[in-house]
Amino acid sequence: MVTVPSWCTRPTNSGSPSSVSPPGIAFGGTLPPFTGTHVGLQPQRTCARKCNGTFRKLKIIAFDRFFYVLSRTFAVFAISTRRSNCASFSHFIFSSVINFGTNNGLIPRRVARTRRACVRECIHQTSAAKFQAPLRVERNTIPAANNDLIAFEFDPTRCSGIYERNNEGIIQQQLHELSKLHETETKTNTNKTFFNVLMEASCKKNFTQKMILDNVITMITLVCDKISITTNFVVFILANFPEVQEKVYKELLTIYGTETPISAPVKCDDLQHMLYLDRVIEETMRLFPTIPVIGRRLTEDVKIGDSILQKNTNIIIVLMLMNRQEQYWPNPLEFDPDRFLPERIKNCPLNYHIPFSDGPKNCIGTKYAMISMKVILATLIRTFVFKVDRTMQIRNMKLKTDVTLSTIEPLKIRIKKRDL
Ligand code: HEM
Repeated sequence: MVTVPSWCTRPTNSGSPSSVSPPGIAFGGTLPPFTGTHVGLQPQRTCARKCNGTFRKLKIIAFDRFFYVLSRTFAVFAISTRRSNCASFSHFIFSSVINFGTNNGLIPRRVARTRRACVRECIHQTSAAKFQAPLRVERNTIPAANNDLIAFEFDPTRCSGIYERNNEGIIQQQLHELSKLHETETKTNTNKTFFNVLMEASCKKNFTQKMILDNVITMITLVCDKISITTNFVVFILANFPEVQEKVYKELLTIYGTETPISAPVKCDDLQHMLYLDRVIEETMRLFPTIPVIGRRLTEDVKIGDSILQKNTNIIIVLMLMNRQEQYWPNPLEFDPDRFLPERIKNCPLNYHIPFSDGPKNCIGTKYAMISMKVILATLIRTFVFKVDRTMQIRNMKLKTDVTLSTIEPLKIRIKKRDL
């Protein structure tokens, strides 16, 4: 037995959602030895300083005054629906989304600054109750999607003067720049992009400018990065667990023999034979859910164990914690792709592995994402061998949750070309 390093123990000062351990989660204490395919890692304990502050506030509020449930069976954070709480919560989400876009260079800093100001102003002036829709469990404000965040940011009836003054100009300017891009692209490239299709719809006058903007922002905030984040984690896992990598490679050998990715690139029909690779991706998303938390507002009371979450409560479903619950996943920190074998998974309760979320607001890109990841990974694994870099081992990895999952230190591996 080895003792868990200090950073693994239950944090006392972090305010991020997944740093609070519900009873039953193996924080602290001892873990079995790191042998075989054992993943010696724990949920993160830090997140951006701003978010920390907000969540610490929420935690105190939650413990002291309001309804708060961390269920043993379902990792749900219930936050009071009181306006003050919603405001700080929403603020965290908006800040994260905006920071996320800005840090990636997707949203120019100037625009992000104005949006942040608008968001803050809106939060003070509106109550989160306005975002309700008649769904049993509706999407809240995580992650940003074409409804809540975008409606909130761009619906003038809910916004303040500052919004009207600044954002209209930004919208117009962005659309102008995008339409110039569209003209150049359609001249130089016959393949249509998503944006080209939107612009064509707008030219036919059945798509308003606001709809285009909403779609573009939805795509920017929800699509970018997730495939690469997940693929990165898979590659890192393969480097750390050579036996898993070898098994994936052998599966690919049965499909392609000694053909190279250049002479025999991955075809659509091949994907159905990559069953082990499928399981490796699923298992990676279990331990490292690219979107670690999902937000919802309850539109009716929900009973969890002995507690009742009241209608209108904002909840955060922490996939990161759900995915590491001993009662669902025996030896939760063990990397075992075969948990997803049909005969083993068939007895498990429905919806307890939902990396793409579930219900009416789940991810629309699930199939596309899985296809892309399999094509990318199959090509990489046939071309390279991934090896662990001694300076960045999996047991030392520290995770950071924001809108998406990342690591505090960049993931490092060594790559060697295969002898084909
Ligand atoms: C590994 C890759 C991906 C993961 C793990 C992932 C996961 C998710 C999750 C957890 C949600 C939130 C749903 C909710 O709040 O219940 C979501 C929403 C969404 N995703 Fe993905 N996603 C991935 C890739 C993609 C791709 C490639 C696309 C587009 C082609 C996409 C488009 C969307 C859209 C549009 C939504 C919002 C759906 C709505 O509001 O109705 N995602 N995704």
